[in-house]
Amino acid sequence: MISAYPGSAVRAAERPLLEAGAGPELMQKAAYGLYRSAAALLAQRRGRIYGAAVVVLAGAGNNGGDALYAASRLLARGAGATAVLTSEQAHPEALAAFRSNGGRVLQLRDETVSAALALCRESDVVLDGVLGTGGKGGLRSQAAQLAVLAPARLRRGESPAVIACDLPSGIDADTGQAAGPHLRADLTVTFGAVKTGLMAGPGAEAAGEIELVDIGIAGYLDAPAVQRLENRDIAALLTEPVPGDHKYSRGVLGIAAGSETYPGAAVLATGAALATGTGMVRYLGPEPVSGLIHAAHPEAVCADSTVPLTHVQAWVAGPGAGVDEDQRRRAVEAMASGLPAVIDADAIQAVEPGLGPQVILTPHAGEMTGLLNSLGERIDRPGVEADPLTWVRRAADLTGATVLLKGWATLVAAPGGPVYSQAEATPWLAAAGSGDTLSGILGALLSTDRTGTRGPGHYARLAAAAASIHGQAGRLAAESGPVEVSKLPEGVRSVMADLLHG
Ligand SMILES: NC(=O)C1=CN([C@@H]2O[C@H](COP(=O)(O)OP(=O)(O)OC[C@H]3O[C@@H](n4cnc5c(N)ncnc54)[C@H](OP(=O)(O)O)[C@@H]3O)[C@@H](O)[C@H]2O)[C@@H](O)CC1
Ligand SMILES: [K+]
Repeated sequence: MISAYPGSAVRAAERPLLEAGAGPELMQKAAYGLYRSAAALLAQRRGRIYGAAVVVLAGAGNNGGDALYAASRLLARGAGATAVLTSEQAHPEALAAFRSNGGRVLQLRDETVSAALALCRESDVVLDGVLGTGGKGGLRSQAAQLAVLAPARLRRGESPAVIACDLPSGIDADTGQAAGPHLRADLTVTFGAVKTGLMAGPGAEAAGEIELVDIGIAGYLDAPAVQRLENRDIAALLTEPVPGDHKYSRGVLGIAAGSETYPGAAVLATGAALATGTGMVRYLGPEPVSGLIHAAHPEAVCADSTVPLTHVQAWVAGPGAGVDEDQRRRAVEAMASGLPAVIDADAIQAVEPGLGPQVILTPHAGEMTGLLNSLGERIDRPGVEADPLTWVRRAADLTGATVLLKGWATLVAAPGGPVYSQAEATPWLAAAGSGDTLSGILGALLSTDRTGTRGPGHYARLAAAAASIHGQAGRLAAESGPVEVSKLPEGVRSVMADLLHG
C-alpha cells in the first residue's frame, strides 16, 4: 500500500526536525536519493553517467537546493551540468557546491529563455527544482515559459527525461491542482512521504512514475489522506472458489444494463464480470439484449424480471441503459436493495442522497458534474477535472455512497472515510465501452466478496481494486497494439491469474 499525505502535513512533520537543526541533514538525504534516481535513469538510457548532459532548473528555495546538490554528485561522476536559475536567489550552499564541482550557471531572464530551453532539449536529463512544497500558485514570469518542456514519455523515448524534485513545479502539493503553468515529469522523486498532490488530477498526470526517498520523517506523520493499493493488497481482497463451492455459494451477480439503443454495454459488462470470476451472471433487460448476451456468453441467465424477484449477491445497473424506463427502475431498486450495487452511466441520474457505502457510484467527470449539480453544488466539468480530490470526497459525503471518479488517476472515496487513487491505466482505455467493463469487474468482486470485513472503506477498497485490475488489463492489452475493448476480458483474466497465483 502506498500512503500519501498533503504537502502541508509533510512540512508539519519536518518542523520538529528542522527546529532541532536537522535541516541540512534532511536536505542531503533528499539530494542523495534524487542523485541515485537520476544516475539510475542515465545509466539505463545511455549506459553511463560520465559525459551525460544535465540541466538543473533551480528556484529560490530548498527544492532548488535539493536539485543542485544532486547535480553536484552527478558532476563528481563526470557529467556536465548547467543550472538555470529561475529566481535572483538560489540556495547559497548548494549553489556553491554545484559551482565548485564545475557546474555552469545561466540566469533565467527574458533574453535567456530560448537558450535555457535549447539547453534542456539537448540534455539527457532535466532536474526540476523550481518549486516544491513551498510553491504558491503556478510558475511565474520567465519560469512559466519552461512549461512547454515535454517529458520524454510524451515523445517516444527521446531526450531529455524530466525528473521532478519532490513534485512537478507549479502543482499544488495538497490537491494536485495546477494553479497555472506547471512542469511535467517522467519521474517524480519525492521526499519523506508521497504527497497527495501526486495522486490526483493534473498532479497525477504531471508526476509520471513516483519514487519515494525515506528521509526519516515517517514516524512524525499521522494517518494518510490518500492510499494506493498494490497488487499484494488487491490479492488479499480476492476470494477464490474452494472445494465444495457451487455457483450460488461462489456468488451471483445481477446485471441490469443495456437497452435496445445501447445493447453492447450489457455484453461488455457481462464478459468482464465472467473474466473476473463470479458464480453466475443473472441478466435483467429487454429480450433483444438477452439474445446478444446469450450469443456471446451462453452461461449467463437472462430474464426480463425485477430486482426484488431476483436472488443475487450484488448488482450492476446503468451501463448502456439510456432512457430505458425499466432499467432506470431496476437501478433505483438495486440502490434500495441493501446489496452492494455498482451504479454507472445513465443510472447515476437516478441517485438521491441517503445511500449507504455499499452503493458504489462510478461517474466520469461529466457524469460527476451532473451528479454534483443535482445535489445543489454549482460546478462545471473543468472545475471537477481541476480538483477531483475535493469533488470525489464531496460527492461521497453528499450521497452517503462510495464514489469512484474515473480519470488518469481514478479516485475512490468512501463517505467520511478513506480515499484511494489508482493510476495503472493507459490512455488507450479512453474508449467507448471501457467503463462498462469496469462495472463488470467491480460487480464480480462484490458478488464474490467473502472477506467478511465490513469496516469503513471496505467497498472503496474493492472499487479501487477493480480500477487497478481494469487499468492493468488495459496496459496488458496495449502492449500488442490499440486496445479493443471487447477483447479486454482476456487481459482481465491474465491479471486475475497473476493476482491469484502470481
Ligand atoms: N523542509 C525540509 O526539511 C526539507 C525540504 N526539502 C525540500 O524543500 C522543499 C521545500 O522548500 P521551501 O520551503 O524552501 O520551498 P520551495 O518549494 O523550494 O519554494 C519556496 C521558494 O519559492 C518562492 N515561491 C513560492 N511560490 C513561487 C512561485 N509560484 N513562483 C516563484 N517563486 C515562488 C518562495 O518565495 P516567496 O514567494 O514565498 O517569497 C520561496 O523563495 C521541498 O519540496 C523539498 O524539495 C528537502 O530538502 C528535505 C528537507
Ligand atoms: K520541483
